[in-house]
Amino acid sequence: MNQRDAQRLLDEADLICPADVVKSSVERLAGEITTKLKGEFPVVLSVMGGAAVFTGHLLPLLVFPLEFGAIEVTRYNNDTQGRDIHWSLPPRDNVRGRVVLVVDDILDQGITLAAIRDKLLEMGAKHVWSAVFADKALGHEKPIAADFVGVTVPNRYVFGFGMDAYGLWRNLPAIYALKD
Ligand SMILES: O=P(O)(O)OC[C@H]1O[C@H](OP(=O)(O)OP(=O)(O)O)[C@H](O)[C@@H]1O
Ligand code: HPA
Repeated sequence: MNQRDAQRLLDEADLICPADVVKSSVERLAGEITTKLKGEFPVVLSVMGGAAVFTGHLLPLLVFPLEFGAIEVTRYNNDTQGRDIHWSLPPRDNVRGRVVLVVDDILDQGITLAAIRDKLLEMGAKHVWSAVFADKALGHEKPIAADFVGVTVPNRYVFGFGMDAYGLWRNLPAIYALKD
């Protein structure tokens, strides 16, 4: 996609969650996570690359001992339709016997987060918690529910605050939905 089309994508999109709501939601989430996990010395795993922006804002607000790491798993591959799970950076052995907090940008169908949870439990994690910035309202049950949710977004393809549209616009401070 060229620069002009990229700009049009944003110009035609609908604002779903403004930057000030994004910011206050991250702060609220940090408080909730701190209350639950401050005594657990968790391993915090950020799911690259969508969770990079959310994690960067969240982590400095979690002022308790934790071990940080990243995993990389993709299902959408810069498309708007999810396919098979591909692990490019699986979890490391340091999750064995530990409380783990998985941080991701969006819970859509829930397939990615459920696969991550299953893998971590298989690898011996003691307990797996999950924090997602956006939970998409699909109107039906998902294979997993996140423990900590920033905002609920409508059942549309959303982007910004780490989430991409065709690989673009992860850098936006607010969340938008692609034109239907
Ligand atoms: O609930 P699901 O329907 O499984 O979708 C959610 C996943 O999709 C996105 O990842 P993506 O595969 O787009 O990779 P990315 O993090 O590089 O954007 C997002 O970051 C979640 O990990
Ligand atoms: O709506 C979405 N936007 C961006 N990335 C995504 N990954 C799953 N669903 C989405």
